[in-house]
Amino acid sequence: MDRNQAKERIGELTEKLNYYNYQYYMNSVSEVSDYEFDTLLKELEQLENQFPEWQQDDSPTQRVGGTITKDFETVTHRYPMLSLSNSYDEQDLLDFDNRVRDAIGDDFEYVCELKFDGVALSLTYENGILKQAATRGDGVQGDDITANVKTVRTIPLRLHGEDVPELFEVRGEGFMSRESFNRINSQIEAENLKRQSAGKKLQNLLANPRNAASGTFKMQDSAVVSERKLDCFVYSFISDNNQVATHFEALDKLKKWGFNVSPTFRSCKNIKEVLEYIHDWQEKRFELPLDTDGVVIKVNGYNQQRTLGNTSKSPRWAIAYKYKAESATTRLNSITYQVGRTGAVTPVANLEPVQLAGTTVKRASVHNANEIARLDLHEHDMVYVEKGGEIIPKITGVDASAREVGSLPIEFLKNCPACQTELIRKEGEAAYYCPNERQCPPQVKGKVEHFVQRKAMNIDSLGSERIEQLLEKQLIADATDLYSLRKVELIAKLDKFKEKSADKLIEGIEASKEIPFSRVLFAIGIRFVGATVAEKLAEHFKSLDALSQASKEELVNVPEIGEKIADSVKEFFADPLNQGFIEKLKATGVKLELDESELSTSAETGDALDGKTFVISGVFTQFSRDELKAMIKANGGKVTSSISKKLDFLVAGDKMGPAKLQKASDLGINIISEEEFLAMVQN
Ligand SMILES: NC(=O)c1ccc[n+]([C@@H]2O[C@H](COP(=O)([O-])OP(=O)(O)OC[C@H]3O[C@@H](n4cnc5c(N)ncnc54)[C@H](O)[C@@H]3O)[C@@H](O)[C@H]2O)c1
Ligand SMILES: [Zn+2]
Repeated sequence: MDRNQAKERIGELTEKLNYYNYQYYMNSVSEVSDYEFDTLLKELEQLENQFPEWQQDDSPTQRVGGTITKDFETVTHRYPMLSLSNSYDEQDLLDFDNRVRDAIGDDFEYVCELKFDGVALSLTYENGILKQAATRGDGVQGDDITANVKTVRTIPLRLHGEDVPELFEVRGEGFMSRESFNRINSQIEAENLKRQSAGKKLQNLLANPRNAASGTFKMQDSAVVSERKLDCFVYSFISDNNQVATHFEALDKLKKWGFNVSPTFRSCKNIKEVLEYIHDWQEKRFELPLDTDGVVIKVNGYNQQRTLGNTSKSPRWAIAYKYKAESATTRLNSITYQVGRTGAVTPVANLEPVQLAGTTVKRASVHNANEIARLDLHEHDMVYVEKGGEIIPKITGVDASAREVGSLPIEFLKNCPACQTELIRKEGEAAYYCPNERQCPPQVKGKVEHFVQRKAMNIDSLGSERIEQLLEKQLIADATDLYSLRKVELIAKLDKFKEKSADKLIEGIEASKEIPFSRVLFAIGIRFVGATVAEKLAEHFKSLDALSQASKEELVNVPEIGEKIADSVKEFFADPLNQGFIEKLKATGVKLELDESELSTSAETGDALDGKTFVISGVFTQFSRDELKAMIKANGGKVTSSISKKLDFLVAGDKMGPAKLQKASDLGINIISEEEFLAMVQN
């Protein structure tokens, strides 16, 4: 790799890893497996060693990955909370041992502990009483989550014993046991069954115990935290007085004072014994009630630890050995394709069932057509599946040597599996789409769901299941048909649909005729016309007829409306199928022009943001950036593009640049999510 390539790769890796860190620590979401994350980090580390001139200021190799949030009071740690250097390779442990030996000689011991997979907690005790509990945050500052931590039954609020120091800190791993995790998920599943039959929105299952623990510790409602029965293993003691000399002794004392210390630690005379410990726990760890992902190896003596010291990111007296995520080999039986509500087609691999990390795996994700090509997947290939951090398993490779003679490469579908229309690929996007928006069943259903949602026509008794039934039984072909539904027909044709539900539905549909034009326009579902853009368009053109006649020029002349939206609006009204839909819509009696009253009482205008300045960055789920900007202005706020001390709020979406984020957090600017922003303008 030459210098230029290195520069580019370093930039790319830095950005990517900072983004994964943000998702992991801020949102408790793993977008890649830990193994993948660690491999990328290692690659960056090596490149930075080779080309130190390209190392970036915000390099994830130089700092602890987490951040503080604005949801809690910020506390500054008395002693910084560091990360651990880690490795999946035993050779690195031997190298670590040599480095330690070079620095402090041969006269020392190690203590081995399991590496519990949860979140680091810092607990401060004063006069034997728990005073404060904080997250690691960025290592220097963390979130004060004392109220939530107090719900953990194994964390003592008051200590017992003779020799409890006046002031000290303990560190431990807050975690969710697999039992609690499974129990909560079963509850969600049961609740979802009920919701499904009531046609309500389903709740997501927890992804894995680690992310569930991390998310739960940062909840605002301690009562919910308490119900989730979190737990904690304590693994370190820090104090200014010198009454304890070794880590081993400290663990012993902590246990006596009433802390929950996992009995799995062991002192080891040398690195050989360390390796034995690692091998002993390789399989046995799955019998523990919580997830563990490796072993932490620490030099025992506190004086020796002090001599070895720390780097900016991690102590030199400890290292984590990580067990590699489990992988398995199995046969690919087939690829099936799913069509989403926007028409995007995603492939799913159906596998010969295989045991992986304690569960049976039958399906794996393959993202998109590029991924199929990259893996060079052939029919009936033997594939490697990996389940890192318990995310949906994915195919990481193919054993080409086991390929059957004559097996053909998998080719991505040419036609939509739902409606047979030829698929298209939009410029610059990896996904294939079915363009048959008005007739492709999953897309038709998606459009009805969009139409009835709260922000649109608010026909709230109509859930996903019910819509599917209405379509299946051919009671409706699109959203406009809702307005000619008849009660007798509903009761006769729908499963378990009683008089009361039918009344409620018809009432809801009737009531939607009073929904103002701007929301009807949003409900129609023109691409890029979100709620606020719809409002702008409604305000300007005042009726659907006028809007449908508007030229591109007239459209882009409306404040906040750009070319992309203008093109999309033009395209929509030019399509004969859409014209047919609009004709039917006109017959329903919904409002297709502005009421006088609507002009003055537009829902999202006001002075809630009076004089405040905002930067909008990243990708958002409910509104586009332009829509958010329009909302800010409509509520008396200002939008700027650069982050400075004068800024009041940064509204952070997905995929925003980590450098920007860091800068904002360094300047102490309020970083808020889309939801938090919406809450500000909707009150
Ligand atoms: N999948 C992702 O998207 C993603 C993103 C960011 C980080 N990560 C994972 O997180 C790791 C980085 O996290 P990190 O900085 O917290 O480092 P780390 O988790 O590898 O090591 C430090 C942490 O280990 C924990 N720990 C558990 N048992 C311990 C014990 N017995 N003694 C001491 N500490 C113990 C503590 O919480 C401590 O803060 C990465 O290596 C990666 O595996 C994953
Ligand atoms: Zn289709």
